[in-house]
Amino acid sequence: MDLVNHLSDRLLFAIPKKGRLYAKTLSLLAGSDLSFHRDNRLDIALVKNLPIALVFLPAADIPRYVGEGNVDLGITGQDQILESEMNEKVEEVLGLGFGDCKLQVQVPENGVITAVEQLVGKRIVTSFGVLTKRFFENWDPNGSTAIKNASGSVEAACALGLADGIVDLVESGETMKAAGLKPIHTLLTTTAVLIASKHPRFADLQKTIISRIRGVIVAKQYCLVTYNIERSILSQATAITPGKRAPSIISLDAPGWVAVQAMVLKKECAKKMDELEIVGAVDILVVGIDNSRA
Ligand SMILES: Nc1ncnc2c1ncn2[C@@H]1O[C@H](COP(=O)(O)OP(=O)(O)OP(=O)(O)O)[C@@H](O)[C@H]1O
Ligand SMILES: O=P(O)(O)OC[C@H]1O[C@H](OP(=O)(O)OP(=O)(O)O)[C@H](O)[C@@H]1O
Ligand SMILES: [Mg+2]
Repeated sequence: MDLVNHLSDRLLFAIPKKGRLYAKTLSLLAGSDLSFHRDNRLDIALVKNLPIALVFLPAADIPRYVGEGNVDLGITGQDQILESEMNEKVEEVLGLGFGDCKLQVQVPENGVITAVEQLVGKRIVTSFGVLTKRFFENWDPNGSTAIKNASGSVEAACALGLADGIVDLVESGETMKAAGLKPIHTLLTTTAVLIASKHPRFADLQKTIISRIRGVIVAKQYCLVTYNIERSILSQATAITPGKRAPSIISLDAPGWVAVQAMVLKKECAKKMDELEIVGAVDILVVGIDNSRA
């Protein structure tokens, strides 16, 4: 198929082509029923059931493509939006609940440097040159700190004798620890987001995609808790499970009893079940949610 001539009437959606955001983004697309076939090595794939084309790009380039209106929607990290100075030019539509990490100044664990001031006039390696330069301007108005860019494996720079400190992303801290580094300052915290061009070309379709993705995220974050309880102690139980909007309360065919249904954050589920049991709820069940709409 001649892909290029099939693009003009399609919403273009930029997807990270590799790295930490790739697998989770594909899972969001699958949950949103955006099915596609991607030919080996091709960075454009047509969605089969909607007029959308997926464009696979490095996460770092996605803010600029969206900000300049070359594509309509994109998924990337907030750090990349700031680094490419596109925060004014893109609309942050939705937090996606993954890609959470911090951008930190790191120095050798056993070295003499323990504070950012001591890095002034020294050598820093980073793949976040713009944010790092801006950060050091506050400490070093004369610009004596040498900031060098590297596109990956930044943690190796100190051990190789190329840097006195680095600025890089940290999630679990394992990479930092393995490289013998420690954090001395956090520049920012970041999460993956869905971003949109400020000049939408396919507003209705865009709304549909956003609504589907939001539904998948909510379904991933929540479960449905149901239980039976005597009406006289209902208020204690609904204080534990107030639901996302409000709990559903249904009369049971047993005098004085009601059944309750409420959405609960998955990470709080076990604790809520313990608390419900203590106040006297019985027949407590937890059901997974496949998909949802607000
Ligand atoms: N360890 C991590 N944990 C969570 N999110 C991360 C982590 N590393 C990076 N990210 C997020 O993912 C975005 C893309 O970074 P990533 O390093 O995965 O992409 P890449 O550099 O294109 O790929 P690769 O490093 O595999 O070449 C980052 O801007 C950040 O928002
Ligand atoms: O705190 P952690 O959980 O260890 O994660 C942090 C690491 O993840 C990213 O690296 P990535 O895997 O993208 O490799 P890269 O350094 O080659 O970009 C980031 O650049 C850190 O190196
Ligand atoms: Mg990387």
